[in-house]
Amino acid sequence: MRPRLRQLRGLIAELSEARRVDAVAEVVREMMQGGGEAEGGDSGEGGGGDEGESGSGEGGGDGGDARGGRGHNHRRTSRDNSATTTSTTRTRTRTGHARELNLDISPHRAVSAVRLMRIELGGAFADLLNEQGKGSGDNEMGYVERTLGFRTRDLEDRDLRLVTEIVGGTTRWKRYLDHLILSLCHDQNAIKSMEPLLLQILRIGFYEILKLEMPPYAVVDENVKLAKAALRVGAGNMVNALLRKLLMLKEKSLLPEPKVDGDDRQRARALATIHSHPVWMVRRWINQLGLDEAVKFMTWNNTDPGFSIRANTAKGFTRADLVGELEKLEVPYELSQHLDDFVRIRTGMQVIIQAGLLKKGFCSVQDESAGMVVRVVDPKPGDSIIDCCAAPGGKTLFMASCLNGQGSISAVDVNKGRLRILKETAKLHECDQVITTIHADLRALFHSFPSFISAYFLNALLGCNLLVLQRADLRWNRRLEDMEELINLQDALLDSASNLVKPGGVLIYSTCSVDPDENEERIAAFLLRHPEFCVDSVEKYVSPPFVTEGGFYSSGPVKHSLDGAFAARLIRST
Ligand SMILES: C[S@@+](CC[C@H](N)C(=O)[O-])C[C@H]1O[C@@H](n2cnc3c(N)ncnc32)[C@H](O)[C@@H]1O
Repeated sequence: MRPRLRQLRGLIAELSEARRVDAVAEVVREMMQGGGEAEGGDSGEGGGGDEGESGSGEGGGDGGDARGGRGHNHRRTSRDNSATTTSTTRTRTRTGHARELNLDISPHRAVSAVRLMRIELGGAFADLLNEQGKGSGDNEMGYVERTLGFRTRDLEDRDLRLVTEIVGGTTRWKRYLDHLILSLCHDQNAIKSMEPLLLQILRIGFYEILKLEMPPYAVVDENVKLAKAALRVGAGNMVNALLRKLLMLKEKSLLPEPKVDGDDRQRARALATIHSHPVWMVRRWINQLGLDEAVKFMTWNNTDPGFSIRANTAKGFTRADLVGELEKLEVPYELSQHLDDFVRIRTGMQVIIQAGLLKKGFCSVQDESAGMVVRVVDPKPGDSIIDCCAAPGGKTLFMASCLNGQGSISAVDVNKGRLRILKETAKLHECDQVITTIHADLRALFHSFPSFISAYFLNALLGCNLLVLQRADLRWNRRLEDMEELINLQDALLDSASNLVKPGGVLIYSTCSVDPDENEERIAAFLLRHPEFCVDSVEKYVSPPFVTEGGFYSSGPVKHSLDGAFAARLIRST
């Protein structure tokens, strides 16, 4: 794999770790446009994506009505296409494969529908992040052609902004949108039996009308055209009928909103629909936080996330330098109130990416809540630190920058691919001289570390936390049962990390969660199992609003307008 593609992978992992799906999408696009060629050169896969896609094996038509089953196959037959597409031209790729260009269809809707299908049917991000990177060399318009049976004109920047907005928003609001679609269909099974592409087109139309307030009749026309071209006339008619009905109800303020009444379960169900979250999460949060706070959490989850950016002082690039660059690029920013090296931005991430600031390693996207956890670790020049679940290394790199070239960090992780990203990013950030990566399962780590270690840092986030849910697709991928498994794993990781700590050593346990089950309760259970450890209050390291009664660090969206995070300092006495 060439360095440029590796760099892009690193960026994707960094951004996705920062849980910003929109920025991930930007990097993905760049990867698909530029990086795809590098991938092809190395691996022998097709270069720009067109050739590689021709043998996908997907083909054939779909059912004759709007309920054609739930298969992956959405390509229209040529007979269907000729009935509905007027500006379709045929061109040939370098290898001679015919491709259809449909200029009638708005590119951002076609691309959004295909991305949504890939997210829903699995792996849209996973295949871009996996070790092999299979599929990441494909060109996005190739996916569109494979799925819809035609290409559209290429995306311009404005289209791309719309795609990120629509894909993120539609995914986030899925439960609410589906409730309205179902209500308007008057058929409880409508969504289950609807073909996936038709459902995505309806969700896009509903989202554009309800949340983006786009010109309504253009939304209707454009989505009808897409359904007709990508499916068939009947599907277009269905989109037309439902979107017009929605418009009429919206204009008369008669949208069928769920009523928040009845018993606890019914109220949780209604709130889960109104705020578009899984019911089990809503019930859990209402129990843990109370109704008002739970609603505030969900509201926050549904807002468009901003970004925190850390200037990489390891490369001699200070916050003043970062501010200078942002001013040149005309990206509005605020200085972080909590951390010296950080700034916050609401918009302009794309401009920053295009200017290459991330790719050159001058700065990285990192939430302030994660930065504060590093403050709790308090790394100083000369320290030796073991970072026990390190990859992809956001905190490792920040800790390394605090060491000023003196000291060491052993970065342990079980995931080889993520660890490789850490190593490459460390090089890019010019702090690799203090970082050693160790590929191992912490629970079976046989490695001899130097006799004096300053801190053992265990960042054991694996859980369902409120911040994670701001990334649009994740809330739908979590299950209650996962929580139980996670808690067992977190206990096992804590026990393993504690075995490495020598008397006088400090163990820092951190998560990106605000869930007491993952935080205070894990520490309480650990202290029962390990009376040789005691809590060292974090009050010396972070300001009072972030210090809990138990002496732990905790941040959260409602109280601090920051992502959820937790950290405990534990000192071993004997
Ligand atoms: C949330 S990530 C850590 C984020 C990281 N500290 C940062 O700031 O970028 C959790 C990491 O734990 C790693 N992990 C999970 N189980 C592990 C185990 N048994 N041993 C070592 N690493 C493990 C995962 O591979 C993952 O990279």
